[in-house]
Amino acid sequence: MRKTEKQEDTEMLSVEHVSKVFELGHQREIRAVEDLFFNMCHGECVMVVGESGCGKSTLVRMISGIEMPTSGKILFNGKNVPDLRGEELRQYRRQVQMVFQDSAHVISPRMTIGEFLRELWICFEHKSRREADEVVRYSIQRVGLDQSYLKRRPHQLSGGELQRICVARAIALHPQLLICDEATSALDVSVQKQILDLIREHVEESGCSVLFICHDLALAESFGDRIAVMYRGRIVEWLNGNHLKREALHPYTRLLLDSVFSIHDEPDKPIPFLPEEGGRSGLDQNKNGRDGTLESMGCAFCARCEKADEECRKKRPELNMVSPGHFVACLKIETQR
Ligand SMILES: Nc1ncnc2c1ncn2[C@@H]1O[C@H](COP(=O)(O)OP(=O)(O)OP(=O)(O)O)[C@@H](O)[C@H]1O
Repeated sequence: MRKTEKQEDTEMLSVEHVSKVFELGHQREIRAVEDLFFNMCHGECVMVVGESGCGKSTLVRMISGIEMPTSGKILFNGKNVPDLRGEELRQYRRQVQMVFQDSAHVISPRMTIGEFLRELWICFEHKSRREADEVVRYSIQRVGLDQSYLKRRPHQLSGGELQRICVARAIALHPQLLICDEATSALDVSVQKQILDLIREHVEESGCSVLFICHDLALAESFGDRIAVMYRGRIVEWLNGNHLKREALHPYTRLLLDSVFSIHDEPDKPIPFLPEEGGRSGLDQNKNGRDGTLESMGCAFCARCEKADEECRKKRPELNMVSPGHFVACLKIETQR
């Protein structure tokens, strides 16, 4: 998705020094997100990729206000999200909508689809039931389903149809930011395309921004204006949308790309070796056993990296610019510091 020329590069979201630590009890903790920086402009589509457990969902749950950061700021149009209260918080919830992977769990099994969609209008727009029903009829038509679906309950719909309903609800109030947390991962490719087309169509009409989490690198490359690659709670590389395969430099991004199977691959194509670290990707740490500062931990990827040396084990790399729009956190890559 590419921004239209009309859309200016004004910053909408800025995540600054954000960390999230989950206390597990018995003095154990997980640092799901670590001193992370992230930004998005109005009308932009940003894709976040990275292996399971690297903190993608935690990041978007903090952005949407579901989870509070342990430290740092999340600024949406200049206001810190964790500080929002009352009407400002209500407006924020309206402006930032989410679509999750598992829509079956989002809709109460007792509700009809009509009730699920209507609730939004009554809650945010104070519409009467009759007025709400009118807009709901439009919403469902917009995502290509007929009126008969409004009387059904969630178990009477397929996964793809349910996901259309969730998209219909998420875009109904024209949010400024639509967050999709693996919204298409559980769907077969044809339904996946329908949902992506729906989102794309809405973005083109409304100019809303999209923050999309996925594991699919080809999707990230084709759909995003920018791509953030996350590893162990941090962003290790930022790239412009269609430059992923061609220009990725971080050893972790390259490893991810090499791990992708293609239909053209030989059946006995070797899978790149991904040596594991201790604990949950090394993030599950014992408070007493941890050896102090972040700097002393060095690069988070060094235990799995072929290029790592003593410097990598000692010094944590910051994101530095390689070329306009391309930033890498790796000490072994020459950047414009
Ligand atoms: N509420 C919680 N309490 C304790 N630990 C949590 C909580 N939420 C997430 N975590 C842990 O934080 C880490 C990051 O989880 P997160 O769901 O953000 O990863 P992810 O990158 O979205 O993974 P996936 O792609 O598999 O969804 C994981 O180790 C997870 O177990």
